[in-house]
Amino acid sequence: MEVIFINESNLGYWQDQAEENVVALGFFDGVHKGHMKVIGTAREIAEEKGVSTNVMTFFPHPKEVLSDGRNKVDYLIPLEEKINAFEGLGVDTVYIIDFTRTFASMPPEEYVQEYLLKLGTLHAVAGYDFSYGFKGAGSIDTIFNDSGEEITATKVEKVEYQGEKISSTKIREAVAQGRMDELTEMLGREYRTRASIEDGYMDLEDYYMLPGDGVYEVSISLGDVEYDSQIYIDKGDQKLYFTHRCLMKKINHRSISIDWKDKVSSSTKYQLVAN
Ligand SMILES: Cc1cc2nc3c(=O)[nH]c(=O)nc-3n(C[C@H](O)[C@H](O)[C@H](O)COP(=O)(O)O)c2cc1C
Ligand SMILES: Nc1ncnc2c1ncn2[C@@H]1O[C@H](COP(=O)(O)OP(=O)(O)OP(=O)(O)O)[C@@H](O)[C@H]1O
Repeated sequence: MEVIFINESNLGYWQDQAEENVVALGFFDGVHKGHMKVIGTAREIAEEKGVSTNVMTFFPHPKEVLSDGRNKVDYLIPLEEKINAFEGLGVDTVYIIDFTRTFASMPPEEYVQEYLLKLGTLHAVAGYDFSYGFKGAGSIDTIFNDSGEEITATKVEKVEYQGEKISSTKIREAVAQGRMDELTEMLGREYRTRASIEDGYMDLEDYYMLPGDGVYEVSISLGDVEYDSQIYIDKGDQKLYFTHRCLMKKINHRSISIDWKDKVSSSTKYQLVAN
């Protein structure tokens, strides 16, 4: 899979290199079940047409850029993990657009001409609520017209969980409230974060969310080895406790992956059993 970072200055170069493609459009934080449907649909259509499957995403998050950094987005996963997830879904090329104020103020037609048509897009796929162009004026229904009737489009209908749209926003709420069952259902997998451990303190890597206070059943991976454990989070305290003391020695000063399985207690006064 090829990963291409696009900004105003290199756009022309990448337009010259572009090959025919079907593109999936969106920010895709967390790569949840709704996102997988969008990318899966793009892939099916690309295979039928015998062209490549592309994803076009943006960085940083539009909300962060358009508020001049005042609205901080609690990213679920960093860009590298998003890219890994795209690769797992069989994507051939990922375009990451440098989302700036100048880019945001582009008229919808110009975006479709410069960033889709001239980058080889034959067909675009996005969800029913995707928007593009200044003030988000364009939608999946306007791509055909904005492209001078060159690019056809598929609108993916709402993927729901318990009667509501699965969204990155709802998933962030579930992480904050430690609703792990719901989180796993909406993501289509357990939520995984990376962290480094220093003498009882857990330093979550950037662009991950720490679940809300409580005690969690987790699986910790260190290289290829996995350990079941529990993590106690008290944000006030910022300290990390494991049920397995021997584990603490193994992972001290190391970078680990944590799969968040279940919340076993909300109480921060929970007594952990060390063994
Ligand atoms: C060319 C372009 C211009 C945009 N301009 C704005 C804007 O003026 N205001 C805004 O809130 N979002 C703007 N956006 C962001 C989109 O509304 C949307 O958040 C983004 O395309 C990601 O789609 P998704 O949130 O459905 O994944 C723009 C997006 C594109 C591609
Ligand atoms: N539940 C869903 N069903 C169908 N399409 C979806 C769903 N969620 C997102 N999409 C589509 O996936 C792409 C990426 O969406 P986006 O990154 O805005 O996700 P989101 O979960 O809606 O995020 P947010 O909560 O920030 O709005 C867009 O094309 C969007 O329309």
